[in-house]
Amino acid sequence: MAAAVEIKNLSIRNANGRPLVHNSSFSLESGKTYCLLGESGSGKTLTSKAILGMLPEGLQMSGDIMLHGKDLNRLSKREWRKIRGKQVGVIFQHPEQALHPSIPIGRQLCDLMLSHLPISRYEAEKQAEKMLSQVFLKDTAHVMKSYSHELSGGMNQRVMIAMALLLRPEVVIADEPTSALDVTTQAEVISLLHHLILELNMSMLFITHDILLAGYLADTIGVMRDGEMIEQGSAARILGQPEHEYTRQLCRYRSQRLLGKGGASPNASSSTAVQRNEWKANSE
Ligand SMILES: Nc1ncnc2c1ncn2[C@@H]1O[C@H](COP(=O)(O)OP(=O)(O)OP(=O)(O)O)[C@@H](O)[C@H]1O
Repeated sequence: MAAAVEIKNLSIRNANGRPLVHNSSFSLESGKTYCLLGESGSGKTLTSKAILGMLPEGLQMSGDIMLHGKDLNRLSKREWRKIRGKQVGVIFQHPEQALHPSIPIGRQLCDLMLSHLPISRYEAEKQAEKMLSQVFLKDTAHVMKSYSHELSGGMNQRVMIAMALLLRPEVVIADEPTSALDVTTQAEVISLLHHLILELNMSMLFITHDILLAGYLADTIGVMRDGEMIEQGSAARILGQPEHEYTRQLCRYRSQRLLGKGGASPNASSSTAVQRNEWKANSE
């Protein structure tokens, strides 16, 4: 069976020809989670934007991007719009990247459904509200009528997850979706996302600078640095037998955090609550 997403020799250059992502190849297998792990500026977001057909103007891309064996390189803008939302759901870091500030949440969810599915607005409203309850939002009727700025950070992140999963896409791309949240809310949202992805049997590309999050979520981890994929493999292998010195450094940091010794992160992050959950899971 073809991989959910397959990237072959992806390179992205800026207008001066400087490589921002260099010859990166990886596969996201169906029903699995692949974490792209790397420090700021390593090329993770550009990689995800390339997969979504949303690279900023002025950047040059080469290589192949396949979605279930379909070559995405040759798609028109119109074809891309059909794929985003329906086949690939996206969860961004900040609500303002996905949610319109002056349209109520319920209408945004309904409009997304109506632009892809032949259903009535009444049916779309019912399904949207059901999805909001699936992400454990309380008082869904109230959330449907609310604007994004009236909700907390954690609630907005749940709404974005609802929006990304609404059309049951085969693939979800989540780019640092919780790094703007406090650690407790982060743990709740990550565990919700993990649970839904498994329950709905989706494939997820999760982008993070946080090795604790990658260890918690990933089946496979790809480590990026300065635009290069320096190492990739099963999460167990990467975390247990890292080959590259940079990955070893990240793993030492992870061990210190799991043992509660703190220590400076090579790429500064503090997922204490998620780490506590992971530790709990490991010790059960
Ligand atoms: N539109 C652009 N034009 C030129 N260079 C860019 C553009 N967007 C990103 N870059 C550069 O490409 C490199 C990779 O950026 P990218 O956003 O993919 O990194 P990242 O790993 O996602 O980091 P972060 O976690 O900080 O977002 C960086 O050096 C960045 O400055």
